[in-house]
Amino acid sequence: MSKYKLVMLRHGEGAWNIENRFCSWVDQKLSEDGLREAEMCGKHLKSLGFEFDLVCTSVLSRSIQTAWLIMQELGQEWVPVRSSWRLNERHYGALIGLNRAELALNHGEEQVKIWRRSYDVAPPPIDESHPYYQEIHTDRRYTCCDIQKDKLPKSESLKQVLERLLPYWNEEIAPEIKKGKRVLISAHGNSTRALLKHLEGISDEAIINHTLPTGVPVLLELDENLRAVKPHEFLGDQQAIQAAIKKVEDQGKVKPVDN
Ligand SMILES: O=C(OP(=O)(O)O)[C@H](O)COP(=O)(O)O
Repeated sequence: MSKYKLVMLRHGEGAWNIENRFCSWVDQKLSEDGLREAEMCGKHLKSLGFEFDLVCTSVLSRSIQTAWLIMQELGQEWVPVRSSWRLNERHYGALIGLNRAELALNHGEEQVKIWRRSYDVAPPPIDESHPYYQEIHTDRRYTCCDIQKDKLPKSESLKQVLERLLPYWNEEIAPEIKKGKRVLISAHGNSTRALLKHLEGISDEAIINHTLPTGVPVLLELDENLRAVKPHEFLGDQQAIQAAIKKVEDQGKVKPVDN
């Protein structure tokens, strides 16, 4: 029986979503469309009467900006916001900054799909010669984490994302939900996939077929043990949502040559 509702989402579109580059731990802001997506998301949640008591975000600006815009539209700016690196996007390692369509051309679409959507394959790790290594790994926000900076990931599979996310879910979010707090999680494509996998019991094989669009709220109904009682529901225009999912999936395909 459904006892609790949880709303999660992947932030609105960021600049590198448009350029089709792996953004991951690079701290890109929302694009103009991304700002609008977050506002629309807030308006939609308001029209459905949602109220929240706690907002959780990653430490990346695009997830925090999205949460603010939603809470502003809801008129609930006063609600506490907690941010943790454990909700960050998956660390895409050496692939960070690379264009997906170019990678598909060089390595094949199947390999790109495995890197993007498989459960236990991690991309090659980032090293100090990578153009975004310094920007990410010397950033002050990662000196305030609950693990030492040199223990932070240098690349992650979805499985590893779930392993670093679960302690935060179990210790910081789940107890609040069980106290009756209504929680909004503003996160990323792959950190949200990892949590959905856990809560819905999606198999290691089936998770490859789950992709999240930007700026669309995902509703989960949970039982007293915080297990999903039914599959998650995307809130909004279902046709538009399916088109947005296909657009994200197609980012990993070779771009047709313009004639
Ligand atoms: O930064 C990213 O995700 P985000 O836009 O959800 O933060 C990743 O680059 C998403 O890439 P993917 O859709 O190939 O997994």
